[in-house]
Amino acid sequence: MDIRNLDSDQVVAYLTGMGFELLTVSEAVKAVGPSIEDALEFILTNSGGGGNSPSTSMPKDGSSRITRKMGNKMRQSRITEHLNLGTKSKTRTTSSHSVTPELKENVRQKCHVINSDIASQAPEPVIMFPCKDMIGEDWEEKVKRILNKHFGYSALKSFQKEALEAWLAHKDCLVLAATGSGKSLCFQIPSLLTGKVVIVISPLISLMHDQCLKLAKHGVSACFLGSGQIDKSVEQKAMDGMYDIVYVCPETILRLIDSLQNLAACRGIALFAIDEVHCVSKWGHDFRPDYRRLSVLRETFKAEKLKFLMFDIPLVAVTATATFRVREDILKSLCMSDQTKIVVTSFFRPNLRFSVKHSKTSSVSSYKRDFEELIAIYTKRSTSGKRNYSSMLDMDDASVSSTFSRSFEHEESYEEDIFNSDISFSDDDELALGNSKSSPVSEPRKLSVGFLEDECDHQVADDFDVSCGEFSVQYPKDFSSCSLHAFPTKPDKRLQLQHGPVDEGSAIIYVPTRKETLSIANFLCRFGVKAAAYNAKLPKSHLRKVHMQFHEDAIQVVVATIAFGMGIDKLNVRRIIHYGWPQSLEAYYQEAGRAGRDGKLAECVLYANLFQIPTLLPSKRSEEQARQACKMLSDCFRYGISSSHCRAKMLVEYFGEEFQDRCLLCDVCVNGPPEIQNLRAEVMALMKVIHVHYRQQCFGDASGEFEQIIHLPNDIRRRRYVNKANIKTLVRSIREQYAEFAESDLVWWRGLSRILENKGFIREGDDKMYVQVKFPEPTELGLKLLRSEEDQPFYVHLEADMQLSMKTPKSNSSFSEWGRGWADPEIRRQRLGKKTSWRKPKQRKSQNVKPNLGTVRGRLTAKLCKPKT
Ligand SMILES: Nc1ncnc2c1ncn2[C@@H]1O[C@H](COP(=O)(O)OP(=O)(O)OP(=O)(O)O)[C@@H](O)[C@H]1O
Ligand SMILES: [Mg+2]
Repeated sequence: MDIRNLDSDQVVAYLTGMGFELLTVSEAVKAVGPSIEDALEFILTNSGGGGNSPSTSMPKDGSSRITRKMGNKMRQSRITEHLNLGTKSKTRTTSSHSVTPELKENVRQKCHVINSDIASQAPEPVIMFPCKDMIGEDWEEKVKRILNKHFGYSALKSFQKEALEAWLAHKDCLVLAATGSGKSLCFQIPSLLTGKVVIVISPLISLMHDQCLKLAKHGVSACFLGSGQIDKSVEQKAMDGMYDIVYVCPETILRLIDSLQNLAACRGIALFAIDEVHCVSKWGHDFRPDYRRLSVLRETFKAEKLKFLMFDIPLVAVTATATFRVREDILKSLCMSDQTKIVVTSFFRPNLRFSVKHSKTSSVSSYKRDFEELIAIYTKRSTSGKRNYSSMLDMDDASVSSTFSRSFEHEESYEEDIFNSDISFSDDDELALGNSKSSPVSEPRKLSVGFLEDECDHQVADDFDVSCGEFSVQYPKDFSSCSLHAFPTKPDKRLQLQHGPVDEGSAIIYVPTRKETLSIANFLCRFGVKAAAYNAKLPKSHLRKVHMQFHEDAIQVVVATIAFGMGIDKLNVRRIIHYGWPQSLEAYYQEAGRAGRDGKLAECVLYANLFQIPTLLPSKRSEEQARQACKMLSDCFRYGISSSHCRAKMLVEYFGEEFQDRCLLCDVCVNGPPEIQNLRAEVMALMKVIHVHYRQQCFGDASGEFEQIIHLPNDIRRRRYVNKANIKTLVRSIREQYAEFAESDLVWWRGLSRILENKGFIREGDDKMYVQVKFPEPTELGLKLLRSEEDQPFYVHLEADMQLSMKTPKSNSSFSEWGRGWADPEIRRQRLGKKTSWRKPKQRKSQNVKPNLGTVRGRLTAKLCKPKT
């Protein structure tokens, strides 16, 4: 950076980044203008070199030479604070210390003495962990001041207070709170309160990037480390204690354990935070095996192991999407202490309007129908000079192979690049693209179908590394833009907003595959929407820009895979569209949670093909994990096709919360459930057919009473399933046996079998796990139903797929009727007639083709086709 050519904001950012107080810096810049040198001169002259920041000390030598080195020196002084603190007194002082080169060297030496066998070499207990007594009983007042100064908020939320209290009592803490509720503050405040470093383990680079950017804006220095970090000096600086908050991906932190011990002994580590901690669990979504190895943190940073600690360094683990099973797994896998405080808040987001719509989501014709409204919203202001941004990728559905050849060397503007089809790869992109080291870096890489075709971003840890460098401190110009707009939580108030308009804001469209990010972004761009694709395989330079521009509202819509999911905190995201089935409700709720973080009304729409049972995206899974993944997908499918339960209620209850209320905003709450129907006849027909097939397979005898279920030995079970009757076979039997049901189709019966399974009348007969029952067999309860003689009504709400199937016109009345129809001479004549006309174009076509006279067939054809004279 050329420090001679900066504007006022940049000078303020630069100097606050060096550790000076914002107020002082602002006054200085106001007085002397946008010059670092002059501003520093002003500060030093006016403050007498004493410094006024509680967390930083000022150099007493009063040098006015501005160098980056000097910034480092001033940061280093914090390390000396801790060393002095330890060697002189056990009471924390806030006095400043000047940094001489000798002292700096001394610090470095001390830091490097401490290594893996730190426990044996460490000096006497030197650093006291700040607890309530040291920070003072008035810690809440102090936190309030910090909140106000850095973030512009007036008070902590109650769950944040609870989490901080646990930290002050040196306890581990697990925080389970809704998306957007403010979990990050639980681990950001400790650094600002103590002047020590907080280490945050985070799963996605997009998330680390997002948080670092925000912190920088709020005057907190932060950086992130990972394989994508281009500036290798950042890691050393972070380990030297130069940043308040350090974000690290789990893979990297395991490599840094020794350096972290040094850091804990020098500047001090206030807390280890594990963000999105559900990634620890095999039973959750986004499982990251390296998260499980984070138990090393709890095992290493213990007072009994590191002599210089008086207390264990606490661990705080946070997530918005963990079921009971996942919570237990987290506590166990991370070896969190028995005393761990668990803070749980409601998962309910009162301002999110959920809905589900049927769509094939597979082609441009679906895009046209489904995104019409979105396009209208985002282009309404620019319809006159409608700019065509269609260059994100110049391709249509069929040809995704257009290449990315233009180099970024001649960048004109950010905007051009983001929307431009020609994306080339810079050096740091090679890794993300899996490019071999041997390939020449200078040659622009072509992005081919091979890269894009149906790959998903599941469980690709390092792919998310998008280096964004360091984050210098900047203060927000207007705090009011960050304040939470209070959304009415009272039902009657929410009712008024049922049909309320949703502001323009910005949108994220989540798609299952990388290929779709490109095709949909391209589609939207063609209609003038400022849209961009985001997936782990795109060039890092492109991803960085998308991220920045999205936050600056220069991009209206990001079309992304899960690589742009967890934790992203942009206040005015008004629409989250899932285009295709998500893999789990956890993932769905997590991604939907990006919407409405300012508290205003926001829309979360799931477009999915309700006729088709979703399938798992390819990923490496053990058998056990595959079963779990299938169960999660099944829950997600059931959410989508449900027509009678409040969507928000379904979602929060999925996470184990008891929810008596209804959201009053979702499509089900607004439209109401469909009319209840008595399906006694259909239920009995299906149950009978299931029973007959079950008997047939078990005993080779279809007739017989509805006696007790016999629990067959495994070998018989296995043999039985050689000829197992799946739901398709059963439906064919129903159509053939019951004339009144000849019109119905598979989707409808599949829906009914799901309802019967939910009510416990049938169960899956196969050992495998399916998204919905595939080989149904009766349960004891089912047999009881069959035996019941009274004509009791069986009331049911038809689910969404069943309703759709009834609305869809059938091409032929039923399979059996189609078969029977051939016996009728009139029907036969009509059908054959149709077939003839269907063949006609082919015949016409052949007339234009000249027969090959070199073959017997050709000569014969020519003879036959010869016009008669
Ligand atoms: N005490 C508070 N008062 C007002 N606003 C707050 C407070 N704490 C946090 N916020 C705001 O809430 C928003 C969401 O914060 P944050 O990103 O920490 O959410 P989160 O709980 O981590 O969500 P996610 O689970 O999606 O990651 C932020 O914009 C933040 O500024
Ligand atoms: Mg978060």
